[in-house]
Amino acid sequence: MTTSTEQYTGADRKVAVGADRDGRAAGAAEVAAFRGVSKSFGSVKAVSDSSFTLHRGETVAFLGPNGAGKSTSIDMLLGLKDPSAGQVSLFGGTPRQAVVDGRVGVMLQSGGLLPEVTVRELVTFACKVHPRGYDVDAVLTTAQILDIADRKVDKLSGGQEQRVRFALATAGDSDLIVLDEPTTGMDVTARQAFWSVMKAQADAGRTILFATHYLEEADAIADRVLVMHKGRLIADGTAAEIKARAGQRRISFDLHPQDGTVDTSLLHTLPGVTTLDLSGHTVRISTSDADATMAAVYRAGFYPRGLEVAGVGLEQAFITITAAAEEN
Ligand SMILES: Nc1ncnc2c1ncn2[C@@H]1O[C@H](COP(=O)(O)OP(=O)(O)OP(=O)(O)O)[C@@H](O)[C@H]1O
Repeated sequence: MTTSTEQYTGADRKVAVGADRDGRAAGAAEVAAFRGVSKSFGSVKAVSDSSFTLHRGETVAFLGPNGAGKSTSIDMLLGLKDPSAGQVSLFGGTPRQAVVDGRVGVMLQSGGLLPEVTVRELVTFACKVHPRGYDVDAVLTTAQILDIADRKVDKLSGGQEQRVRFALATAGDSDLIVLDEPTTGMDVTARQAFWSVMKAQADAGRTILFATHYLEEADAIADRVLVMHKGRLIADGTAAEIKARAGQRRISFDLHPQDGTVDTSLLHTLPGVTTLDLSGHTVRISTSDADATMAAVYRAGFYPRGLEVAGVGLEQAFITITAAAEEN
């Protein structure tokens, strides 16, 4: 069996990017706002002129390739870093004030947990310092770490550490929960439990912002998706809108035995194609123009069987719009 996967970067993609969706949840209270925010580290522009608003009750996914500026944006949202230009506000005031007031629950990607203390001691501390802290056992139970409550936090596995961070983020009644790659290292069961708790938090009116590289999570969970690329916000919309915006279709078919006489390298010259995968007799294509691609398939002398044409997933849309941003 031969398998080949290729990325095409043809210039024929039509991707609308850069739409700002401020005001999407008309009437919903504003929770957070970035207004023309930039952040530089020396010559590195980590975030460039970023503007967006988060509203009460929204679950928003922050996507972008490595180094896109997601963590830097989150740090500014939390008042951990000051913008080089522009304004960040949380609940109409400064991020630091919102954090002090216990309005923000945070789960960051990095940062060691205090060593030499037990899980219970750490979570107890978080519940006590939160102005509206929850009952410790309830927090431990929800985060599914009651059974490891007496363990030292520096003796935990990566997935267990993530659950402890999750407990710290949900130790009190916060209005905004910010999660930086929250499910990294979690197994499938922990991940499902995590998102069901988050869904309950969202249903209770909390706003959730999470950065992730798991596009299927963003697709399944987020009401809205923000895509960053090289410091710029290049797309803002529902997962369905972003998929549609990428203008991509997925085509799959099997090559008929009689196609064995046809040079399969012709598949690589089809118009509109952005990715192509040939596994055995099965061809899978992403294309910006399904009609033109299929017309060319027939013209090239193939006899496709079991033809299926469908919209692309968020992952392919993400690849398309970030590749288009790269070209621009
Ligand atoms: N303290 C810093 N000093 C210098 N450069 C920095 C600093 N923090 C971030 N950067 C740079 O800013 C850019 C954005 O980084 P950031 O961590 O925000 O990206 P990210 O989207 O969160 O990436 P990842 O998905 O890899 O976590 C990168 O080029 C990074 O190297």
